[in-house]
Amino acid sequence: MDARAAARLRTVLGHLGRLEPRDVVAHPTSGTVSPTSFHPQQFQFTLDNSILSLEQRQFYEENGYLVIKNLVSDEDIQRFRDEFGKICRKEVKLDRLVIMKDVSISKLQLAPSEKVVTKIQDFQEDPELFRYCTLPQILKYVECFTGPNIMAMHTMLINKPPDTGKKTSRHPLHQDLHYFPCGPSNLIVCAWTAMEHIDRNNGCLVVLPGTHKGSLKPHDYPKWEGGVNKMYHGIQDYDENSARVHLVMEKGDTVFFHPLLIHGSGRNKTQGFRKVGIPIAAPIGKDGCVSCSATPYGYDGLKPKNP
Ligand SMILES: CCCCCC(=O)SCCNC(=O)CCNC(=O)[C@H](O)C(C)(C)COP(=O)(O)OP(=O)(O)OC[C@H]1O[C@@H](n2cnc3c(N)ncnc32)[C@H](O)[C@@H]1OP(=O)(O)O
Ligand SMILES: Nc1ncnc2c1ncn2[C@@H]1O[C@H](COP(=O)(O)OP(=O)(O)OP(=O)(O)O)[C@@H](O)[C@H]1O
Ligand SMILES: O=C(O)CCC(=O)C(=O)O
Ligand SMILES: [Fe+2]
Ligand SMILES: [Mg+2]
Repeated sequence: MDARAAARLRTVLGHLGRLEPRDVVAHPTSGTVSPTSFHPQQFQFTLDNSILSLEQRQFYEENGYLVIKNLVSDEDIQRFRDEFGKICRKEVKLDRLVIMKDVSISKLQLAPSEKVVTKIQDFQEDPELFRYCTLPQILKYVECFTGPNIMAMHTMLINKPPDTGKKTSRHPLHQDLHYFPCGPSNLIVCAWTAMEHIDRNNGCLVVLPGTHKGSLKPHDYPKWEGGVNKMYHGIQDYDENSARVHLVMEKGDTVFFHPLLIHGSGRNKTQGFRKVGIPIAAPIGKDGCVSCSATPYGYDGLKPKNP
């Protein structure tokens, strides 16, 4: 692991359970406000622009997520898959990339292949994969939450492996804001693109609608038997009776969600490796993230800054 990845892990561990969200809900005036699409109602979690319909805005405001169907083409997804394969086989090497293996196989000496890599993080130095963060159709929606000056503060490609029977392929219920001391949270959004059909069999995203209106909860390792992956923290005291929604997605569908939305994913009961691509985006200020002094999360501005 490189120094930057180590610093990030230290930051996360240092903040474990102590982080409070900085919910400064001062929305900048941003985007083009077209008279025909202006929604004169008070919105807290979406910005005024002409992209989202009133129904879409109201859905995100209420639930904290929004699924947009068929946003990324099969051709682009194939290119991302091919590049991911090269990284796994070590045909492409990236200095800052974090490579994660499932805890159930992490101590086995296995030949490099897609079957041993559970996730890559921080792929922003790979031009082919970073293209995902720059796709106009992704940025178009990201801008509805972040405003026009956008940066990717984190990038991931998850390759959820077939569960070995120990349930280690689960991702416990968590809030992404736990992983970065950053805000204002309402201007941050995660984009999660299904790279194939995903349902409960291969471990779809599970969300607790409306939880983005709450605060950042204490996270810690789940008390599960059989093994828990390093850094896969979960919320300890969520309401077990709260409604969980399993998001069934087709290849190319993308869900945008708020960093306080409680979400996770179940185990992969198939023999395939379930793939998704994720950038987490925030507005970019003059020196990086608008309010986060810890700039290691900040990468290139994805769009030219407004003067
Ligand atoms: C930001 C949005 C939300 C994000 C939400 C998330 O993604 S949550 C997850 C966030 N994840 C991260 O930040 C990345 C976490 N992963 C990593 O940093 C890394 O993959 C790693 C530290 C686990 C391993 O990196 P290394 O390059 O050091 O790999 P190495 O193979 O030498 O392993 C070092 C030691 O860690 C163990 N190890 C490896 N993978 C492991 C795993 N999944 N769970 C537990 N332990 C693991 C190994 O057995 C070994 O133990 P011994 O020392 O006993 O031999
Ligand atoms: N008993 C539990 N306690 C805490 N978290 C759970 C529990 N069961 C599931 N989860 C979490 O809820 C999310 C979704 O779980 P889900 O029930 O969809 O999958 P699963 O339990 O792995 O598989 P299955 O589809 O067989 O129920 C995951 O984040 C999982 O880690
Ligand atoms: O796709 C998944 O398994 C969930 C990933 C996730 O929520 C995360 O990495 O923060
Ligand atoms: Fe997450
Ligand atoms: Mg279950």
